[in-house]
Amino acid sequence: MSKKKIDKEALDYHQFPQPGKISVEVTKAVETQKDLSLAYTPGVAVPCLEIEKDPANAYKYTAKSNLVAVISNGTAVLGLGDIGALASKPVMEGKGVLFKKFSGLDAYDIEVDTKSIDRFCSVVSAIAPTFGGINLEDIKAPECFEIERRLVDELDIPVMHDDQHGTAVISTAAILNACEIANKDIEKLKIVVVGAGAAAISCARLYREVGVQNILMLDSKGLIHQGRSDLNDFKREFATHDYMTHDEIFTNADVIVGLSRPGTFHIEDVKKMCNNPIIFTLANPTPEIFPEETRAARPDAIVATGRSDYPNQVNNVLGFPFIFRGAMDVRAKEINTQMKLAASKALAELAKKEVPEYLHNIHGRELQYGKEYIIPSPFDKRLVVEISAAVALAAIESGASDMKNFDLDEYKKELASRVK
Ligand SMILES: NC(=O)C1=CN([C@@H]2O[C@H](COP(=O)(O)OP(=O)(O)OC[C@H]3O[C@@H](n4cnc5c(N)ncnc54)[C@H](OP(=O)(O)O)[C@@H]3O)[C@@H](O)[C@H]2O)C=CC1
Ligand SMILES: CC(=O)C(=O)O
Ligand SMILES: [Mg+2]
Repeated sequence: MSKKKIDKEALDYHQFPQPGKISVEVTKAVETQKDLSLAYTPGVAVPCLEIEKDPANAYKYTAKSNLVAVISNGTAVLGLGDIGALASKPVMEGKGVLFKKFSGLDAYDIEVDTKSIDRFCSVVSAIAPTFGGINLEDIKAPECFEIERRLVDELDIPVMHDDQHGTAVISTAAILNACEIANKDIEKLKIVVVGAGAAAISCARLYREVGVQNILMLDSKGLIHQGRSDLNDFKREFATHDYMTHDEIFTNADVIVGLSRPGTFHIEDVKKMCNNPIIFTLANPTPEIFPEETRAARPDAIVATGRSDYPNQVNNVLGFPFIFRGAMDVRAKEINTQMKLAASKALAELAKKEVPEYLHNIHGRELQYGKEYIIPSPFDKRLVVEISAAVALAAIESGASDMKNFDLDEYKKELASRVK
């Protein structure tokens, strides 16, 4: 289909039959005068006073426990850059759709029109009582690191910047499986991360957690190395001791992870990689290099993108709905590294299980663990069961949640019943 036709289809999808992609539903009967007197005044005053007495009652009498805020200031929207808060709204509504569809969580999208860290944090912390969790989205680096740190410190509900940690969780799972398929040892990998922003820095941190030792990171000025005087503290964490030429960086690399924008590395770079390379071009909507070109140059490669229209969709949709579901269900106070690693491992393991029939049909091809299927499909109904349960358990074991009498098997049954 031509680009013009796809663009028109995308606009029509968003405009008709009503503008946007998400709406609010009423969950109680409001048909009679009696119903109204319970839903609204005078009945509504009773739960208000119960919550005033004990704030935990908000989880019992309001929608808080199942409600996530998807919040952006529009400064790094997909790979489109700083397009502003309002223009980010279709993406934020989209994240809300994915929360609801894949994990049953309700979501409000909130676009905050400010680039000031102080102002952004004060808006988010002021509205936080409404929500059981806060998913920060598409906020550029380095501001995103300070924003997330402050909000995590201040709030007692899970706060996670999806582009950082959702992406880290899912790309770590994809790397673990790609290495297994390509018979590569994680500890001996040479990984080139192209990009040094929100997603790249947090992904590289989680790769280290699973044993990766050799990471070279590039930003718009080239290799991050100690000889540079323009590095912030986050980039400095990944600075190599010595300068390397462009050729040296890519020669014999096992893995390239693109988290930047289109055209930041090239087919010539891919050609220099070692045998059976792993090439993830994750920029959205346009990848650094399209898979057709990558595969033509390197038929031995395992290739992934962030998009829904190619095999191996390495996209944080495989992470955030399920991470928040698990964290919120056990009232975790934070989303820590143990929870992220548990999510990554559960995601990686799920790809190895036999694939249900409905997924072959949705994708129009046979899905089987291997080069063309390194990570589960977003439509896999087992994701919510496996990942959310792993996250909830890790929250309890790591002390992020103090929930007592947690029954993992019962919880898994409940999760399965939530997503039809
Ligand atoms: N597939 C997925 O699930 C996800 C994909 N992404 C994609 O990752 C990309 C980055 O997102 P995010 O981290 O949030 O954005 P940021 O704005 O925080 O980071 C963008 C990074 O790209 C770097 N960059 C720009 N040009 C080049 C270049 N020529 N060579 C190397 N690096 C370059 C920037 O360098 P500098 O620091 O010098 O400005 C910056 O470090 C986007 O395309 C986004 O769509 C993000 C999250 C999830
Ligand atoms: C997928 C996503 O969150 C991004 O590209 O920003
Ligand atoms: Mg994003």
